[in-house]
Amino acid sequence: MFRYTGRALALVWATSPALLIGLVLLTVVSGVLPAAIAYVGARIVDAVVAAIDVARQTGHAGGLALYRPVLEWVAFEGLLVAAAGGATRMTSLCQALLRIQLGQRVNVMILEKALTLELTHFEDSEFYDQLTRARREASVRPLSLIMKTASLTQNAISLISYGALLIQFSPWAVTILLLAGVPSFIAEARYSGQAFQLFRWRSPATRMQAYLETVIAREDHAKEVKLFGLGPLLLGRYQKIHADLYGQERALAVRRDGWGFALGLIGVAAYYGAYAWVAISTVLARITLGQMTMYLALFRNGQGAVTSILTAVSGMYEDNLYLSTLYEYLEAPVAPPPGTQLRGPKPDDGIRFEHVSFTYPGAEAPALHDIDLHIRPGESLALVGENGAGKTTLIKLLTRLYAPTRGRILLDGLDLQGWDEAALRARIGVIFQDFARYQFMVGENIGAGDVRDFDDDARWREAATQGMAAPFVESLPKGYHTQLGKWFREGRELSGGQWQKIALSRAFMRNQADILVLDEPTAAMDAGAEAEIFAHFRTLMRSRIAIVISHRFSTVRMADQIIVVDQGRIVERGNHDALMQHNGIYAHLFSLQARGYQ
Ligand SMILES: Nc1ncnc2c1ncn2[C@@H]1O[C@H](COP(=O)(O)OP(=O)(O)OP(=O)(O)O)[C@@H](O)[C@H]1O
Repeated sequence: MFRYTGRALALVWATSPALLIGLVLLTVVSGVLPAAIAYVGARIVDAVVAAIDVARQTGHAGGLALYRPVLEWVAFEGLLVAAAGGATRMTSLCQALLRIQLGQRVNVMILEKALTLELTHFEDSEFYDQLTRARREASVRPLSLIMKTASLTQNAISLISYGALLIQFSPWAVTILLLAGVPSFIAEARYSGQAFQLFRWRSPATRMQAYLETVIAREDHAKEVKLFGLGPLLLGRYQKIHADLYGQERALAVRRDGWGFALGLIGVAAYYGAYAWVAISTVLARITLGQMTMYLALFRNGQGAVTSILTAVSGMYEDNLYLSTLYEYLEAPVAPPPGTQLRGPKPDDGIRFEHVSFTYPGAEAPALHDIDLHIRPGESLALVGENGAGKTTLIKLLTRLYAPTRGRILLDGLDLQGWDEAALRARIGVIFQDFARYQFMVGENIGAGDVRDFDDDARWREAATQGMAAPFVESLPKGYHTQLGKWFREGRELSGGQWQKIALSRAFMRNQADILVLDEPTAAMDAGAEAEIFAHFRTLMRSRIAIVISHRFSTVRMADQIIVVDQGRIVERGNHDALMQHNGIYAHLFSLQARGYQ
């Protein structure tokens, strides 16, 4: 129950010490006030009874002096009640402010962790569940845990002060008060555990539901969902998941509340038993009428406090379970950043693959097999092969998104693993075929290629010119400041080819990079644009390394070195003329495409 309380407390303290101190003080004040109010209530009744006696004896001749003690106590109770009300309000104010700050802080922690993760984490469904669980629930749990700890403390203080007053009546009364709530507490704790298990278990299903929501309700899927009439089918799936989950949730809720009610009756019975006892004691004149009012109030409040304590405790238990998912995620091991070297021993060596093999995590067959390759600065390389041959995988290895399962890749004579992360990233500019389409401004979409110049207007323009995006961008209503995508106000949508030109410009933002990798950069471009891009590309890449993956042989043939990949192996290599002469796969595919154009 207290496992994560310390950490949650540290987190809240780090978020706002002032608010936390405020909460603690308010907790103590709110804890003591109810008993004080009950005590003053008793003094009011006793003062009234005394005043009645005096009035009887003096024939109502006392005047203001007769009422004075009563009025003073009443005013005092009024003040205490006002103070209690103020304390409640201030608590909820502190709580609201902390909730906002803490929610943000935890979300930032979750996102910061996400930035340190590797690509493999994102492709691992179990890890994804963990991330989703942490995101869904954990951001509200630390505060909830603190508030419950506060409520626990406050009610414990109240209970102790009630006990101190009640013990004058009978120690047994205190015992009854404390024990009456225990059965419902045990039930509550048990069901909190089960609710958490259910939450954990249904993670994949809830994730599927969230995904279906995205598919049904987001613009990028809307076109297909409409045209293929997928809507009802997807909605049906969505509802089926709900129906499957609902059965379990209902069963748990029914059991939880059923037992809660049944065991709660024990508390009610104890309260009314004590009520009768106190009443009889008053009739027998063992206690005054004022004391009776106080003891009854103490019992009623005391029972409320016991219930609140038990709720807080089982809630804390539940919060701890949920926080465990947050810390499980935050503490998920990430590989330490591999290298620290800023340059290699042979700056003119370029890129070398030495017997590189790679199998995706969880996959059985290797995606790449015994790849040997050397690309020198100033050279261009084209990768050709059918779908799924392993071309993109080769690029993912080169960019160190994955590490080879066997063999090694060298840049400037230094193993990629030895390179400092930032130094390596700065050397390589890459655009994948599934490049991201950010719902930002056009300029920022280009600027994303180089964070240092993310906002630099002049650099955007330069890159856009090289990527052939400049003419159409400049014709947009707000030029480089036009918002893209439909999520935000005045967002414009671009055509497939225009997006590709943006992506290409993004790659050109890396003007310091001496390796440029383009994975099917021109597939969506018109033929004129493609020819121009490559003419341009060649002059630009004179002393650098250019790697292009393309299914268009008009592009491929311009490369100095062409590699044909088949089922993860290099099966042919050479320049266009050599490969044509060799009359193998390349020559076959080339002639096939050329014939199509005749
Ligand atoms: N993230 C991944 N996890 C597991 N397997 C993958 C992953 N990405 C690709 N694969 C598999 O690895 C193989 C090579 O894929 P790759 O994307 O490298 O092909 P490609 O040659 O680029 O194909 P295309 O021409 O269709 O783009 C395929 O069999 C594919 O199913």
